[in-house]
Amino acid sequence: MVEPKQKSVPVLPWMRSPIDVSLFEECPLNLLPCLDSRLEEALQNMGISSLFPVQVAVWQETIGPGAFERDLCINSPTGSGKTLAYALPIVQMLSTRSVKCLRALVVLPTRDLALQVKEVFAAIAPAVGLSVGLAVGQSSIADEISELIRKPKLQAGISYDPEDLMPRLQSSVDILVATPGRLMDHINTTKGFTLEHLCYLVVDETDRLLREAYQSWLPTVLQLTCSNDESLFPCAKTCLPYTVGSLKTIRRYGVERGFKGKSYPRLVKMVLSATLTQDPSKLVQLDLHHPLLLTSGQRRYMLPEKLESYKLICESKLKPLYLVALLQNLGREKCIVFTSSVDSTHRLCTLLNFFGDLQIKIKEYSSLQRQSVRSKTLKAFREGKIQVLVSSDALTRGMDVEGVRNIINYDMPGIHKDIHSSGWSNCKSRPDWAMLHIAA
Ligand SMILES: Nc1ncnc2c1ncn2[C@@H]1O[C@H](COP(=O)(O)OP(=O)(O)OP(=O)(O)O)[C@@H](O)[C@H]1O
Repeated sequence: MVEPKQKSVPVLPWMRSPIDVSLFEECPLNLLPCLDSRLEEALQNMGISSLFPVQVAVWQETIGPGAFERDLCINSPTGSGKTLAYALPIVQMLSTRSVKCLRALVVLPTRDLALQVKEVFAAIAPAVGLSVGLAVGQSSIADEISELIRKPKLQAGISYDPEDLMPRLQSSVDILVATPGRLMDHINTTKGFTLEHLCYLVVDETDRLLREAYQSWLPTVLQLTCSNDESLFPCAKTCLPYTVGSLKTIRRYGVERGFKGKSYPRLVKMVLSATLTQDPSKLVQLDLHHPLLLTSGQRRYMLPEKLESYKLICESKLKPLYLVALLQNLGREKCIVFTSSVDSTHRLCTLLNFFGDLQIKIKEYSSLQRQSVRSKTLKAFREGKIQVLVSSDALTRGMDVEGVRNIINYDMPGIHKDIHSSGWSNCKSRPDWAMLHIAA
């Protein structure tokens, strides 16, 4: 007799009693407590009339009675609406700010995901007078700096000491969406760029960001934001070189263990993933404050209901031919072919394009291409002018492309949970679709 498989119990106690997001229901915007009417209108303009369950659950823990008291770990399937789940409460909280400073930082592992998230913020933040910036290396660093930092207006005829001007440089944005590399460039070299006033840190696609060090961006950000209360942290001043005039940001207060009931200012963190790690050694890096886990049901991996999954086993030398035959069969249905690397992407796409009989437009989507080329390809794919996109799963994981009908894993992702998330995310808006693994 086969023993029933034991359910693994998370090592971390706070992970053992999560909030089950699947118990929440969609909530129409007009019934959402405390929602700013300007944001309600902006959401309606986006075609959104109600919030998804994960968004309602996060709203409850942030704007609702939870009041951002705990750091949130949100483990919810791809396509469940995690972006708006954090964007909306942050924008609502910042809507009452009086001075423009960088208050919220969202970090994502790739430029394309960052662009996608920035679009969501950009659709709601201006409605309450907030500005959103992007630091991803899409444009030159000089252009990016001019977007992010505002120089003081100087009066003609007065000679200024450059040292005096430094503290007067100000952030042009309230919210910044960044990739780790460019974020580190700004931290290390951009004059006037400061995290001193940061109140909210969002780590999206957490697993991936924790898996790779990305120039130690996380310890750097945590160190720079550890506190600005000198009485509790005399060392903080050395970490925080710039101030905006006499403006001092007091972060949300929380009572931390070991502080004998004394409250101390802290940075609010929200970390998100479709496949959140349970590994304590990874999670400890985030330095979470009384974390609260919000998760969708008991299962870590959720498959869309109408997914059909197939496996095609063939000799490795025949893999390209099987793929060609398959694409021919799929006709003009939108399809993404995942490979394991940029080299493999390029080789495969070049090869497929030799098959002129296919009569379908096939393009590569690779990190070796310029962002402008990638954006053009993605636009054409979204519009249906390209039917097949060949890409490494690392690049497209989490991207939202409507109308994709088929996912082909030409190379299997190295980490098995990526098999789920890479494909799922691109088909999330499809009611029925198929995934095929070609294995040699
Ligand atoms: N409340 C809503 N009503 C209607 N559509 C929504 C709502 N929230 C999000 N969406 C749409 O659902 C899709 C998925 O949202 P989103 O990309 O935020 O999911 P996600 O959980 O972040 O996925 P991933 O893990 O891939 O990043 C997007 O096209 C988004 O515009």
